[in-house]
Amino acid sequence: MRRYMATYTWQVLKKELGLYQLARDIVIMIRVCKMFRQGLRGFREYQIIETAHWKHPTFSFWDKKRQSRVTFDTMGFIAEEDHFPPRAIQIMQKKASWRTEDEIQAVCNILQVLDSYRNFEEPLQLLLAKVMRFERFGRRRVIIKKGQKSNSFYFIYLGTVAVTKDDDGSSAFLDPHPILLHKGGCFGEMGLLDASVRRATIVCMEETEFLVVDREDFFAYKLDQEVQKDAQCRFEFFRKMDLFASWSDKKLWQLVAVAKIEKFSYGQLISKDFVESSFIMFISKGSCEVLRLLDLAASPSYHKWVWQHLELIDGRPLMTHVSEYSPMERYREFQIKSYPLQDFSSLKLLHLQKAWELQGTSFSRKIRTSGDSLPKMLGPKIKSKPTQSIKCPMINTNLGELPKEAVVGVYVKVHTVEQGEIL
Ligand SMILES: Nc1ncnc2c1ncn2[C@@H]1O[C@@H]2COP(=O)(O)O[C@H]2[C@H]1O
Repeated sequence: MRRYMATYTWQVLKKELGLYQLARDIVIMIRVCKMFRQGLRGFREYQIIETAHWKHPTFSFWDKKRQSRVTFDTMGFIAEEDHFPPRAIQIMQKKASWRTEDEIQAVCNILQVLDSYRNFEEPLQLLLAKVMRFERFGRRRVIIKKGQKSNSFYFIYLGTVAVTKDDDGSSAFLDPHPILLHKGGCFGEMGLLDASVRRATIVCMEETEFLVVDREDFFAYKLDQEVQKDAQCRFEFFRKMDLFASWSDKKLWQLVAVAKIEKFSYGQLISKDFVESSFIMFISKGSCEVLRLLDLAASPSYHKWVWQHLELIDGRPLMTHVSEYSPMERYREFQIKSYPLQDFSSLKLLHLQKAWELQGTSFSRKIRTSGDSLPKMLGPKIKSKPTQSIKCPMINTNLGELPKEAVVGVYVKVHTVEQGEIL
């Protein structure tokens, strides 16, 4: 049927309108098809994001007064936590030229949470909000395949992707420390910038949401110049470093291509364990501290200190006791410890006895502590004391038991890394 139509159309056109008209019609048809394709693109992605687990997105009931059925579609009002808001998805389904100024501004506001987006100047942010489209894909979905033609530039709104050197991204799931990009990151700009094929494969590590800028818009809105500016900054930063003084410009540009700028705010954790990290970090601005976690439970002197102080606790949690230790008491304690030859031990024993007599000390675990285990500073007069039972959750450590609350660690500042230094 289609073949017959085509032949018939061809004959009519040939007879009546001539070849010029035919060519014009074909061009118009191609343009219309392109418009439809673009219009449907957002719709196609919307199919992907429709979550299958909404069992009853609509419910309806019979309204007796009106004598009609009232239907309510919950989907219009549901906003899943952290996900790109449905209202913004609706805007992004529209063609760029159909988006109103208010809609573009609304999208721009929502996207302020993305570091890589916020880095751009405001006019550019608005242009991006005008042309971006939304996509959501599941775990293991390959977004960019190494060696393929570059068509789009991506911002990550939610989720995590991995950068791999293989074709299908499978190595990311085997590698204990894959290169990961998270919310706020962007990728895919390199291939667009120098019109090269993709340098790496990008695969979703979980359900991930993207905002995509296509090649035509990337150049139409001069996004390439912004990205180029960013790359130039990185190049100049590396060029100034002594470490790369002997590197050629060409080699340095290769480093620039794989380096990314990441912003961390004050107090934000950069990495839990740099020994395990597969990154090298260069501090381009600001400074950060390197901290070491000390496990106090592994320290014999801390053990001793805890058990000494535990004797004074009258049934209240350890921390309460410590915080209530008044300056006067601390001073008296200091006196006792500073003058071990003076006999202050009776004072301390008195205090201990009071504490034991209190009903609140209905401890369930029995510990035997002889006079020898008391602080040496209390002097030899303390021979023994009654058996105590301590009721609190205990944890076994290499040095013996400790109350759960007392098994703590402290962060000790080891080093401050300044601008231009390496982590
Ligand atoms: N080592 C890397 N770290 C972070 N991102 C990278 C790394 N290598 C490549 N990329 C990104 O992965 C993208 C793959 O496609 P492009 O080459 O277009 O652009 C690339 C960069 O945006």
